[in-house]
Amino acid sequence: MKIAILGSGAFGAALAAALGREGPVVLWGRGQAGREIRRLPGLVLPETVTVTADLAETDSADLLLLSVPMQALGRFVADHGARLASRPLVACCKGVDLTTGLGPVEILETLGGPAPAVLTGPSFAADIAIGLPTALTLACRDDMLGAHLQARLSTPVLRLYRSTDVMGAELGGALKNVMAIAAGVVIGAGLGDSARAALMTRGYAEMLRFALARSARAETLAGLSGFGDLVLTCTSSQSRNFSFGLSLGRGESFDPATTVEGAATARAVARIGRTQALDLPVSTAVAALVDGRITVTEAIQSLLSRPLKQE
Ligand SMILES: NC(=O)C1=CN([C@@H]2O[C@H](COP(=O)(O)OP(=O)(O)OC[C@H]3O[C@@H](n4cnc5c(N)ncnc54)[C@H](OP(=O)(O)O)[C@@H]3O)[C@@H](O)[C@H]2O)C=CC1
Ligand SMILES: O=C(CO)COP(=O)(O)O
Repeated sequence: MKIAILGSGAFGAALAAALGREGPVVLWGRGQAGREIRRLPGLVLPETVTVTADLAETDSADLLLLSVPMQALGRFVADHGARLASRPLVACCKGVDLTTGLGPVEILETLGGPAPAVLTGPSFAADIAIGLPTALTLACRDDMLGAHLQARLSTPVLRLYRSTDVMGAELGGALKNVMAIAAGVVIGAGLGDSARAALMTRGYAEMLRFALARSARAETLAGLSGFGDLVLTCTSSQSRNFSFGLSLGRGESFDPATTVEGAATARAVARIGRTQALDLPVSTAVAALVDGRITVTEAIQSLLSRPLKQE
């Protein structure tokens, strides 16, 4: 039985490399020509990985991993839902859909098939691709299916921890990208490591506030998909979200073709925060900054001038 991965960007290809070391995998990408992975140059995929631009070649798989960017997932599911619906689906994207305010699992749930799962947590594609040890969260509301997926997708170096808290796992991965942009701005603007630690800590409090308002569990946010990924993404220049923030903070341009999930997610989260009267100062500042409504100086000022409060 085969696994198919839909989306041959950096993460989809890295997962294909990792899972392909254990068995057959089909990697589908739109416009994918040959075995060269444009978003992960130099990656040599195992021979067990079939690379294709023909979605029909994924029909023989009994498990589908969706690794297209978050803002493309809704359209992708609308276009190809009939082909996907009957098989277990694992979302491998991080974010909140700007149009609907939904997370990846809620979008996949509209297909009405087996309970969809989300695979998320601290993991750079480049690390997974070369087989470095990585630990991730696999969250599925159906724990029996979750246990099956956990066993199926774990490898000797890819350790999956299981959860039924889909909302918590999704939101940890979505919100940490917003905080990573903010952390990048802090460093890019020369505010220093102490300010970044403060931003990460208060950013985590904001992640928790938002997630608890959506019935997530606090311990999920404290795990790999929340705290773990926040630490990774806010402290490494390998992160695209952090690098984007760094450019904003330095007043430099950034390649618009780069996937920066935190930008749209900040907008979506800030909008939800407004309608639900949630206090989300960092997400609101990041949303305003990426929209060009405020400057870096104004964003920093908006956070530093807030009333003093209890921790
Ligand atoms: N890279 C990483 O280290 C990690 C990424 N993730 C998550 O994985 C998800 C995918 O990111 P990643 O692989 O890094 O992104 P990349 O930018 O590397 O690749 C995105 C891929 O998606 C394709 N794509 C874009 N829009 C569509 C569409 N409408 N239909 C089909 N394919 C589409 C792109 O094709 P094209 O090139 O033609 O535009 C490209 O192949 C994100 O949510 C990200 O947060 C999670 C963990 C780690
Ligand atoms: O999600 C990631 C690491 O866990 C990848 O982060 P970036 O999308 O910021 O590169």
